Amino acid sequence: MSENDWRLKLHPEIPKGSKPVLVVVLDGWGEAPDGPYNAISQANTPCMDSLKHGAPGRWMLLKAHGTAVGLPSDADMGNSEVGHNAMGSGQVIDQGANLVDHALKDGSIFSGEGWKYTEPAFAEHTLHFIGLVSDGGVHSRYDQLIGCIRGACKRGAKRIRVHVLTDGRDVEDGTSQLYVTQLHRDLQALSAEGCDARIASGGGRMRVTMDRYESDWNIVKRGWEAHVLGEAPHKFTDPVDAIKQLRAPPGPGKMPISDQWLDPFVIVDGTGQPAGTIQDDDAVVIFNFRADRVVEISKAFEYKDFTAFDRKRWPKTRFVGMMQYDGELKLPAHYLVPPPFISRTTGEYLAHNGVRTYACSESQKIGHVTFFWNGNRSGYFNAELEKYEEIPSDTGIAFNQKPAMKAREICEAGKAALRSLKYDQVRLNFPNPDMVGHTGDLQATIEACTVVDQCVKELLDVVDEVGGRFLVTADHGNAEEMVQLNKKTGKVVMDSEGKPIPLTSHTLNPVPVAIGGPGLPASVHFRQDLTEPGLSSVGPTIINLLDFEAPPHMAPSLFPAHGMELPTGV
Ligand SMILES: O=C(O)[C@H](O)COP(=O)(O)O
Ligand SMILES: [Mn+2]
Ligand SMILES: [Mn+2]
Repeated sequence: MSENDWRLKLHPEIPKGSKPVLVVVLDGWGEAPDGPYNAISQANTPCMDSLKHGAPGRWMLLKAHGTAVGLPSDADMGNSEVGHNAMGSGQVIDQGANLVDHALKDGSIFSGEGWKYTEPAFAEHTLHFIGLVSDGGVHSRYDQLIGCIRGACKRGAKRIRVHVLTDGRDVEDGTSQLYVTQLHRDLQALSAEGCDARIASGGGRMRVTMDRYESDWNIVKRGWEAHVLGEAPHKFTDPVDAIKQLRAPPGPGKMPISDQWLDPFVIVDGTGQPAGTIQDDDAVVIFNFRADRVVEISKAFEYKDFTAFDRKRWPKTRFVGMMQYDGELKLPAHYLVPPPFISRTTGEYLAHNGVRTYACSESQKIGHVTFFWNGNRSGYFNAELEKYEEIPSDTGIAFNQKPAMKAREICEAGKAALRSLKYDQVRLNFPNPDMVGHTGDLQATIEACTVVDQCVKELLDVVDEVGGRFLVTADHGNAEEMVQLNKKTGKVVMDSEGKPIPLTSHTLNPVPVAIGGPGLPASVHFRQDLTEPGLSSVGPTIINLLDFEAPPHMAPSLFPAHGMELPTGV
């Protein structure tokens, strides 16, 4: 595209503001009826309440799950990757889960370059699978794993080893035993047919392998030691037994250890030999389709010069990802399914139009407002116009221990960026409702939502002070539904002791979006004619708030289309 093709037209109805636009993503802040297990309605949230009730026509709900964000079906909850992709690109893109489904269905996964790259290992070496074993559909799916394993056996793989990362975050806590039992059985059945397939190592996703954005490399180191070197503090001969024992409550009256936080373990034979370390010439498949939590382990396998931790041994493997996780870094070089092609995003357009952007979050979510926002692309579009700032997250703790996380620091950084008048767009992500929501701890999540509301208030005060505009929204639900609800009756699901079962995952709920600020003419309201608008409408709306008309390939803006009458006093 030539520079001219990137040129955005000035919006005819929204007057040129040339004042900063604040964009806030409240990670995991969904909308659900008030109730005792809705951490948002239980929290003290005067600011978000005033956006909802105080400015009619400037607050609405957006669909943040399922087909509205490119997932296979409306039974799929939203997540950060697809949510930020949709908002930042202004488009609905067929996402990884969908693309892998198609590739398995039509068999193209087995004829692609990535698969062929693994095949020379099949006859005499081991084929390893590493990834998240659950049906969450956020990072991976069990049926896709088993589809690949069966496909490998059919195509001559003689020895398969699976390194399991247990979930309890995208699915109910406690289900890891079910998934591992299922996998163990499925692998036994394949072994009986002559394909020697076994579980070799594993651990909980928050302790082993699946770190993100380099928040804590120790997590990846533990995984490397267990999967590659066969070293872990716990050794078991039976994988189901491993899960049972690692989940055992640490003392009388204590809760079981969550699936997310299980220690690393290695499966050994009767003589203590690991069931499957990773050796030269083995093939290794990471079966997660989502990028953020497998970029680091991919680097450990792929990069010759690697200093994040001492690998002790670096086997020369045939390494492939389910997808290419970072198009910019070409990481990994080999992959089974081409990733979603996300182009012509808001970030790229705005950079071509001279818009200066500041984006900030803490480590846990910094890639969400940069990498995912920009269509899974690392780095700047234009380093002179953009600044991405990361506040280091705490490491080694579950965030219910510190529900405020780094919200205050993100808030201060955002306020300073607005006041500096050096940026046209100040984009922030507050991780709290999501990260604390994932722990299933209701009280801590209420606290998290209260803190975040205070931060939004302070930021909006600064928008007032500088005469700017704002858009506040969220990427998917989480904190608004903290216990499991019966899908048919909507009633709270109780455990055998009559206690509500916590919900640690995201939800299917819509999310709010609100606009305002003194820089926005009083006549500007959301249009009312869109049926079920989704998160992809956020991108073009931000482009409008920055004075431009959005390009036509994007979803409809939430503002009335050009020439349409602006609703007044809705
Ligand atoms: O990776 C995670 O933490 C969860 O699987 C999904 O959470 P996120 O989509 O909000 O990051
Ligand atoms: Mn999120
Ligand atoms: Mn989440």
